[in-house]
Amino acid sequence: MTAASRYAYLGPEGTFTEAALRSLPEAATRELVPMISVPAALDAVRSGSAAGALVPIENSVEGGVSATVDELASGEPLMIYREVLLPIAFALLVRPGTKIDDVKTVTGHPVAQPQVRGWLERFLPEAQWESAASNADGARLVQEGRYDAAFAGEFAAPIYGLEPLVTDIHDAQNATTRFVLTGRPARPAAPTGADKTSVVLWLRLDHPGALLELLQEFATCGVNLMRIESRPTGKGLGQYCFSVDCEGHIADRRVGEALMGLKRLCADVRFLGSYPRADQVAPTVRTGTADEDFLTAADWLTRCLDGRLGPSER
Ligand SMILES: O=C(O)C(=O)Cc1ccccc1
Repeated sequence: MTAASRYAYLGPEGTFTEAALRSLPEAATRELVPMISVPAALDAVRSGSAAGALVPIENSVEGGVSATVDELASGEPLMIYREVLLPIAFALLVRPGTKIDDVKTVTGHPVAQPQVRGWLERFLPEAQWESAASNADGARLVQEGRYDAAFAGEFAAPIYGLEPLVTDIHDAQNATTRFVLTGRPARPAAPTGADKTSVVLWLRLDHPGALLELLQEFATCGVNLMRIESRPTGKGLGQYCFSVDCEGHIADRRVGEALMGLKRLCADVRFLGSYPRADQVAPTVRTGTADEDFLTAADWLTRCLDGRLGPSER
């Protein structure tokens, strides 16, 4: 297979990320390549050895997956083309024969820990937690004998010769993780009517109200925010950027206008893409912020400038 038909993902085999990737119809015709970390998966796309990479970006319990949010904000630009939502329930995987009383050390991805913390406190209060590169990597480490148990998808058990000691572990009901399919920058897919746009914004933090001005651009244009997170840029204390998802497509006038406003105000803006919403929910467009409203207003301005206003408009 060629690089063009290859999709990288956060591996190794048996991660939730792989399950999310396999839920995409186009994955059936691709070579799926497991990578050891989120940066490695994204770098496979940057270097051209893969056409796309699926990585976790947001979790309903823990919030943003920092490795992904930060990687997309820095380095050679990438764009998001699809999102996938996956309900998450963990199984406690052990080597065959292990009993719950034998479990002294447990592992899993750092994002898994807050999702099972309550369960651990209740059933394994003495167990020591250490983080793994992914949930499936934790399972691999249990197979190697490095830990007694791993929190992972039940489907990872046969891959690593383990058995699920407990299944359906999740502190929060409806815990969901969001994954994004990234690729090299290109034209975004056409609007579907139920889209999301992602950007990273670097504010000029040299005056009061900078964050308010940012929010005002979205509010004035009638654009609903779906996620906003501040992340350190790594350049010094107090230096932050904002990772933002909003409803709508960059081709929707209200979103385009809001982004143009932000481009004027911010020190820098990185467009991460406009792509179909996995939940297919269409936004509610507030009165005065539909495409026709922006077009009518632009036409009115042109006619003002040209002295072509009709008698009823003066
Ligand atoms: O895909 C995995 O298995 C991961 O390790 C990332 C992750 C972590 C927690 C919930 C969902 C995905």
